[in-house]
Amino acid sequence: MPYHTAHLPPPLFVPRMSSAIAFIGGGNMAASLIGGLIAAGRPATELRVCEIDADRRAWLAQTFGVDTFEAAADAIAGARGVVLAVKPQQMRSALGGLTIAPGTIVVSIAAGIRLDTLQRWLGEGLHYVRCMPNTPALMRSGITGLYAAPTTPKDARQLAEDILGAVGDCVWLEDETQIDAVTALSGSGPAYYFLLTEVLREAAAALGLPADTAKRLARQTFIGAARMAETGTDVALLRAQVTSKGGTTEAAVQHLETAGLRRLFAEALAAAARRSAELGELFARED
Ligand SMILES: NC(=O)C1=CN([C@@H]2O[C@H](COP(=O)(O)OP(=O)(O)OC[C@H]3O[C@@H](n4cnc5c(N)ncnc54)[C@H](OP(=O)(O)O)[C@@H]3O)[C@@H](O)[C@H]2O)C=CC1
Ligand SMILES: O=C(O)[C@@H]1CCC=N1
Repeated sequence: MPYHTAHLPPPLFVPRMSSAIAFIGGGNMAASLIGGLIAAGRPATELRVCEIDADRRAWLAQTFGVDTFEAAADAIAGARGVVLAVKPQQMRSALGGLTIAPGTIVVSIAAGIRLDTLQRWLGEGLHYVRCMPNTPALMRSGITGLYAAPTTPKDARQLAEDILGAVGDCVWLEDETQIDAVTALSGSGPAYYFLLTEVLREAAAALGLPADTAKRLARQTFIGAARMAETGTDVALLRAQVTSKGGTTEAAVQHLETAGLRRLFAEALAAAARRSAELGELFARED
């Protein structure tokens, strides 16, 4: 023992805190997160997945080299973080009878399940973070709204941000109810974009373009426009740059404005946000 430490008692054995992250549910969103975490440098040996479907378990193990489990209790044993990634309607049964060790960080990506409901199902003594990612997470181009109660420790917030940040941007919310609006905008948003692409290609085919040509033009137009928006230039300015006075774009945009496009989207987002809140109420009433 070196002279200057000889007078100190032998160091206490402090078990190294596990850095394992367990996923409950190994579907599309979980696979995006696992892929992102591994690409960000997290060893696959630190990731485990509980997945009900045997074929899917085999695919996850083969694709990512992660350990997979049929029983949630086996997947979460000793894990520092548990990511809840089953469908909201599957959550209650996926968590049924599960005991998660106190101090574990629970990151839920489920739509519509409130933190008070999770706490009622899983108990106190855990650190909860509720997140709403989106499917572009698969391309590491996602964006996630996150919420945690003010008392949630910094390391719990950090772990949630490490997990969701591996697949895109993160935005912290001040109030849990804001998750409903985030779900309506960015959670469901990719579907609006895909729908618009479908609508445009159908409209162009009706104007006489061959279906394949219309498909290609519609898809690439949105990809190119998204790349322009990615520069940070305000989309209203980008739109103005396409819109020549007395030209074709103006004719189309004026029609959309008069026909109530803005109202339609306001109503659509309100419907999605309302559904998110309704799900929250429904699950809050489940035993
Ligand atoms: N898809 C989206 O756009 C977004 C989804 N979310 C949220 O992410 C969560 C996951 O969604 P997503 O990945 O699309 O769903 P998936 O259906 O792709 O993934 C869920 C997986 O969990 C499996 N599973 C079901 N029950 C259990 C169980 N008891 N134990 C272990 N595994 C189980 C499912 O198997 P099986 O298929 O056999 O049931 C499935 O493989 C949802 O809560 C959703 O609200 C959040 C943001 C965006
Ligand atoms: O449609 C849903 O309920 C989920 C949540 C956001 C995107 N998909």
